[in-house]
Amino acid sequence: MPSRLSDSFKAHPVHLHQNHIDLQSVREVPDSYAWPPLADHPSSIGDSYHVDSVPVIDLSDPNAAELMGHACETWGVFQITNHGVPMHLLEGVEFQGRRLFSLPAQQKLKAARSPDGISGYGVARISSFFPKHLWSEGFTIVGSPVEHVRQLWPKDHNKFCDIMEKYEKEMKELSARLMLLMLGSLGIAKEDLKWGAHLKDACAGLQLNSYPSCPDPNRAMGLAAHTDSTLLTVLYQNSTTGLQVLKDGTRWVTVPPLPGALVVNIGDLLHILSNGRYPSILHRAVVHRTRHRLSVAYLYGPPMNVQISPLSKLVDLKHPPLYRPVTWKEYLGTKAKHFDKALSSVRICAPRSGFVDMNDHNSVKVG
Ligand SMILES: O=C(O)CCC(=O)C(=O)O
Ligand SMILES: [Fe+2]
Repeated sequence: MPSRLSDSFKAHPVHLHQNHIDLQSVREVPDSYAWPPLADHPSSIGDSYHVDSVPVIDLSDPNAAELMGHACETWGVFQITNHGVPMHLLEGVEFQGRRLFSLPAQQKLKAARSPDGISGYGVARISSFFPKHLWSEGFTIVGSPVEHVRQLWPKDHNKFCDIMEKYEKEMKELSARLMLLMLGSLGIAKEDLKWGAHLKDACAGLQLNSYPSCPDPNRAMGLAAHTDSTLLTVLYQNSTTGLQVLKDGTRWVTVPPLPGALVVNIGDLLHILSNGRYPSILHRAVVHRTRHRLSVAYLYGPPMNVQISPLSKLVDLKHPPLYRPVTWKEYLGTKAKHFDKALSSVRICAPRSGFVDMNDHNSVKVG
């Protein structure tokens, strides 16, 4: 890799607080963690609310590519089944994640992410954009996690590292396969992409998220609303509800955990590549009163220095390029500075009249 993912974070250090309270043991939400009450929290809306739901696509279905194209255009997110990732591997990743987050706070802090680093334990980087703390903790893996994991389990870091390595390998293959299907549904072949031969050596990271149970879930926020800076993200969530996506810029829809399924969402870079056809979906994670939630996001992006711009096959007089070329490295820097304004800051063309820009989140209250 000519330039590494971690380099783009060195240039944008963030000084985050570490959770100064142990979220697992508090009985009341402290003021510094109290968000305005959430009207769209699953516990406030009940089951009858489900007017429409995130598509579920069986990857062994001969029409999978077509279904995926439709899901990408109308939702920007879908769940997949029959994806080929062994159930025991998903369970192993969940087990190791739980093992890590259930360590005492002082132990976890030994593996804390440094301000200019990307890997390690800590609160979500996006928390610096919000006035209130998030009800979550995370562990980021980019490259080998061994240095950080050794701090947690000096004599026993192999099991964790081996499972995560196997999982990343599976995710890389799956993501390349999903990219091909998604591009195929836009009429794009691998050869149309200058870096098409490198889909499998694209850059990526693994983000483990832990959301402790919360005494007042309507007033806490697990992970505030954001879009991912990726091409696509593949998310494993345990059996506790929490992930919500903003449908049509107007209402939060819960993505229900399905045993063995994985959630796939479009990130900002695939939105740019598709010249705005596939929306990068705004999503957030809410928390539960009695249950601990765990999720593992595989963040898949292109090789660091490849220029990402609207694909020429998707550009014509009627569809001018909406975005200027940008490398992932540069885009991560833009996101670190401008957060939810990052996509509009690389935009060169206003949306067509009558065209609802699902990625204009400026009018949406983020959080
Ligand atoms: O925990 C979840 O469901 C969402 C995680 C997420 O959005 C992320 O890690 O970027
Ligand atoms: Fe995300």
